[in-house]
Amino acid sequence: MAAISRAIRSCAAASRRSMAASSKEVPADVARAAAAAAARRGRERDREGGRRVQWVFLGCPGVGKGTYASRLSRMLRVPHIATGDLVRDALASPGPFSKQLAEIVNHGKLVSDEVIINLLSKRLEEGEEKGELGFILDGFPRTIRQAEILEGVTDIDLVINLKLREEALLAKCLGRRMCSQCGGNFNVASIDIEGENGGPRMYMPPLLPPPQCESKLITRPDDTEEVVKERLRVYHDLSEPVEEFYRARGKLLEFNLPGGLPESWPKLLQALNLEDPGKERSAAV
Ligand SMILES: Nc1ncnc2c1ncn2[C@@H]1O[C@H](COP(=O)(O)OP(=O)(O)O)[C@@H](O)[C@H]1O
Repeated sequence: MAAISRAIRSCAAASRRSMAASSKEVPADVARAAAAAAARRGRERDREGGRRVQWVFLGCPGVGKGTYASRLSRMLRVPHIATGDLVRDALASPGPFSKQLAEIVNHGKLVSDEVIINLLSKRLEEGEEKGELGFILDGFPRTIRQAEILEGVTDIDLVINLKLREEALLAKCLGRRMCSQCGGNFNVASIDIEGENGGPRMYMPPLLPPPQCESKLITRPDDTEEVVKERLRVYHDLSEPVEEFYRARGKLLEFNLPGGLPESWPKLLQALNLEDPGKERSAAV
């Protein structure tokens, strides 16, 4: 992974000079089949003792990337690397850099590709020193340029694109809470919305904290209504094209979340052809 982190840095510099995305149209069923085959190859490599999976999670703010990515990372024994967490760690360290970052993040904008690539390369280097293998990336890539840089330096097996109805996304972001002591993520929103075009109702129960965390819950400063709306707009403008980038390469697995965690987790495992370890079911992430 040190090679990947070095390559990401040098590719980022090269891509400032040339940025030509070539994307061909691929029919949806072909893309789905290719993505399923890519997922299978990744798992087979793991079983054969080869390198571990290198997966990416895409999806709008509030869709639950962090929840599903962290559960899968524990199952597949690979690190869950969330660039949002790297940004929040950088924000927590005092100094002018964190002040500049806060200005951007707390207004719902993306930080520059250079900043995010530096943070990610550093995280990959640290992982390499600890002997980490494989990864599940969450929150990266978020622009076509980031996707091209990543594609240029490593082989991503699979990109899981989580989808949820728009009206649930805002409520999910506004209900998000974190325990300031243990770092656990919870959600106090209870979502119950009418089915679309005669479809089933969508119910997402809250993911409540255990009693010892209840008095220590905090809300992210960028989870206010105004900022979440801006983040959703930025996602549609800058990150949605990344879905097409991977669809065209046969790596995108679309997954429509049917409801909350208890309902969606087994179905996601089924879509990935993974065994349900059962014990994960009830634990809040
Ligand atoms: N790949 C990235 N490129 C640019 N900015 C990023 C990236 N990843 C995270 N950020 C910054 O960190 C913030 C929080 O990210 P994240 O926790 O992934 O939020 P979300 O809940 O919107 O998916 C983003 O709004 C953005 O400012």
